[in-house]
Amino acid sequence: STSEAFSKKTRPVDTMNRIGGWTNGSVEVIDIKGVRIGEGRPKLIAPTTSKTEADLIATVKKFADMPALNVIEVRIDYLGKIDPKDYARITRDAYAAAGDKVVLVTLRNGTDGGPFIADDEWYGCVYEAVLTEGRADIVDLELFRDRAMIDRLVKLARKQGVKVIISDHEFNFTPDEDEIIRRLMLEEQAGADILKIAVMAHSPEDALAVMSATAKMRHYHSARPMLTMAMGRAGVLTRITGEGFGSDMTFASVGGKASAPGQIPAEDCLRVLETLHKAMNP
Ligand SMILES: O=C1C[C@@](O)(C(=O)O)C[C@@H](O)[C@@H]1O
Repeated sequence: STSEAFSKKTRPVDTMNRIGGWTNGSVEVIDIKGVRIGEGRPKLIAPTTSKTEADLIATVKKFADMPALNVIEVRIDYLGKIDPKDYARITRDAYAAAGDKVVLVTLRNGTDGGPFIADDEWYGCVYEAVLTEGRADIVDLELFRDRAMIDRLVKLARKQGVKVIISDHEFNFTPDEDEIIRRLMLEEQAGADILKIAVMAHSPEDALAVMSATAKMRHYHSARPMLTMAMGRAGVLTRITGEGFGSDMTFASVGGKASAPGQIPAEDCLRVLETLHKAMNP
């Protein structure tokens, strides 16, 4: 193993170099409406899967009344391909319906789990409309998009006081640990306030790769809050172990309506998160 005196380079992972006790590396906590992302137990996000405007608003109202939830992800892509200005208007109504919950607005591409392909130009127009005429506390922007467009949206979000998740998804497989770390670091370089990756796990080793990459990010590479998970049956464990490994938020389902495979029902998920939180903070 190496010693603490080992210069300031990225160090090999060993127990000698770890910060004492169970403490992870420091996190720059993000406080939105009193929800402190990066502190305490992972915060629970419930995604909408509504295909109509009326159902979306009713769903957001229902989520707003659920004490288990901290964040509502308004998945505007499920509404189908509509005018960017209509998305913006709907996010305003959804925001008003969300009460004191934090609102995350996401347009997910067809390659990454969304219902249709959104090309870069149109994607840029949608988020520009949402950020100027709509309403959100956080937006989710995809990493592997036209860089100039993403830069523009990150700057616009900053100007509007909206936080940015930069995300990446692999729906077929889990990249190896180094590649997961590389992508999370690219997200930080692109200006993300919160770093996110969701990958499909097919084995316990896949889930371990996600958790290990997350822990190494927190120990050695980044102080930004993170949102990492593996999808599917083999990935379920990654959705509850965030407090130990460094994932600060987690997606859970409500009423059996999941936006990705492996999401745990919100109340069940909260019970596990609170049990782990108590045991880790005696
Ligand atoms: O990208 C993500 C993560 C997710 O795919 C999951 O695995 O929980 C769920 C989506 O709603 C969200 O936008």
